Amino acid sequence: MSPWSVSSETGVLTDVLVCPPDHYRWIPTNSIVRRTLAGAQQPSAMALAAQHGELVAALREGGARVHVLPPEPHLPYMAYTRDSVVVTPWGPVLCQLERPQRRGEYAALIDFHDGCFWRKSSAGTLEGGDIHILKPGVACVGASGGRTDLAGAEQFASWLRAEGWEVRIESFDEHFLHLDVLFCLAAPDLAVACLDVLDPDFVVWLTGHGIRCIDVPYREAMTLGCNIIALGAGRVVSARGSARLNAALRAEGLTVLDPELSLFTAGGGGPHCLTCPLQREE
Ligand SMILES: NC(=O)NCCC[C@H](N)C(=O)O
Repeated sequence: MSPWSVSSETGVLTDVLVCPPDHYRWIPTNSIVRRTLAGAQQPSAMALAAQHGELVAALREGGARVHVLPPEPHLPYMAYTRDSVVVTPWGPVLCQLERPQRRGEYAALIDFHDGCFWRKSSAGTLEGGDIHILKPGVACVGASGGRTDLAGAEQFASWLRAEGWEVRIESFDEHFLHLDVLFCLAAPDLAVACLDVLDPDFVVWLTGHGIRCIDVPYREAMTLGCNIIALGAGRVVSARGSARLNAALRAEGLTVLDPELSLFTAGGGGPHCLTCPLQREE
């Protein structure tokens, strides 16, 4: 049996999985990184390691034990540990990544989890960046068709629904890559969300679940403003580049740890994408 279980996006984070960016480089897999590649040279290994080190320091400062996945040379995006496995209250679910350049990431995750998965995605495609285990009993899954498709989202939703959970499947344009580019929770009753883009019905649904939103404009969402990770107990990790949002989060009374992550946000992933929560206390 797996030792890991996560029942919300906002319980106190005690264990988290990261992967050092030793082989990280930008490859043209999404609209954000394609824009980056048009105007910049590849980042240096030293600069990447320094930024990732700031993220790990913030997670440790927040009290989380940081587990490290060994990076593989042929998998440049392994650093985005959010996408290949999502941990549920019943244990880890192995996802089915859509991009050929990322599919091999499953192998190291099978080793890390000793083959102990609650479920394994086998219909369509499913990526962890589209999955939000909002709170015990309620989840939502983004299905843009670009990364997670309807078949993958429906299969995952069916497993949770069989346990009595409410699961909303949310469609959005694949330009935005993952749902966590448009929406993440900061606290049990507070989200950061790109209201320019999200379906108003989704926001109404969140309100019905007692969650209100801090608005993140389109331009800030495309620099991964929404892509924060809650550490629980009123603390969040949000990239230093999101200065306006970080001030808004602090004005809400939250403690914001803000590592510099510009080289990773330019690749299409911020603190939420770079972390896979293994255990949270409810
Ligand atoms: N959850 C996420 O939004 N993950 C970011 C993945 C970025 C990576 N460059 C990719 O295109 O797959």
